[in-house]
Amino acid sequence: MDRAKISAMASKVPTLYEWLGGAEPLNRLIDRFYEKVPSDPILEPLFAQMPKEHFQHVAQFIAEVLGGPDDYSRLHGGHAAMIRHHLGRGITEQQRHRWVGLLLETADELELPSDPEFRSALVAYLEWGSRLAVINSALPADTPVSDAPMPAWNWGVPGGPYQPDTPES
Ligand code: HEM
Repeated sequence: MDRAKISAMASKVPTLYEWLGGAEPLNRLIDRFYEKVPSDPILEPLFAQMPKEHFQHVAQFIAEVLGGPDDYSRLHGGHAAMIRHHLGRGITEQQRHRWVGLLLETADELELPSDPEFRSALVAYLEWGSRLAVINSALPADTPVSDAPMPAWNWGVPGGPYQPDTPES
C-alpha cells in the first residue's frame, strides 16, 4: 500500500459508534441496563410498562446519534418519535441522574472503552440527552412534536481518540 493511503487511513477519525465496537456491544449495554431496571427502586416505576422490543429501539437511537446506521430514523420515526415517548412521563431529576449513572456503571461492567476521550463524549451526550428527556417528560402527553434533526454527537474538543505520536519511518 502506498504511503499516502496509509497516512489517510491513519488520520481517519472513527465515529464514537465505531470506537465503542458497533452494534454488538451497544446492544449488550442497553440490554444489560434494562435487565437491571426492574430491581432499581428509583427507575422501576417508569419502565414497568415498557415492551421488551423498545430496548432495541433505544440502542438503535443511541447508535444513530453516535454515528452508526440510521435505523431509528428509517424504522421508528426519528427524533420526534423519541421525544413523543417521553411526553407526560414526569421524569424527576433523581430518576434522570440514576438513569445516567446506571448506564455508565453498566458500561464499566461490560468493559466498553474507558479512555477519557470516549467517556467524556459519552457522558456529555447522556447528560444532554437525559435533560431533554426530563424537559419533554414535563409536557402533556398530547403535546404536538415537530420534526427535528437527529443529534449527531462527536468527539468534542479532543477531536478523536488519543494517538501516541508515531515516528516517521
Ligand atoms: C440520552 C438520553 C435518552 C435517550 C437517547 C432515550 C431514548 C429513548 C427512546 C428512543 C425511547 C423510545 C423507544 C421506542 O422507540 O420504542 C425512549 C422511551 C422512554 N424513555 Fe428514554 N431516552 C433517554 C433518557 C431517558 C431518561 C433519563 C429516562 C428516565 C429516567 C427515560 C425514560 C423513558 C421512558 C419511561 C420511555 C418510555 C417507555 C415505555 O414505552 O413504556 N429516558 N427513550
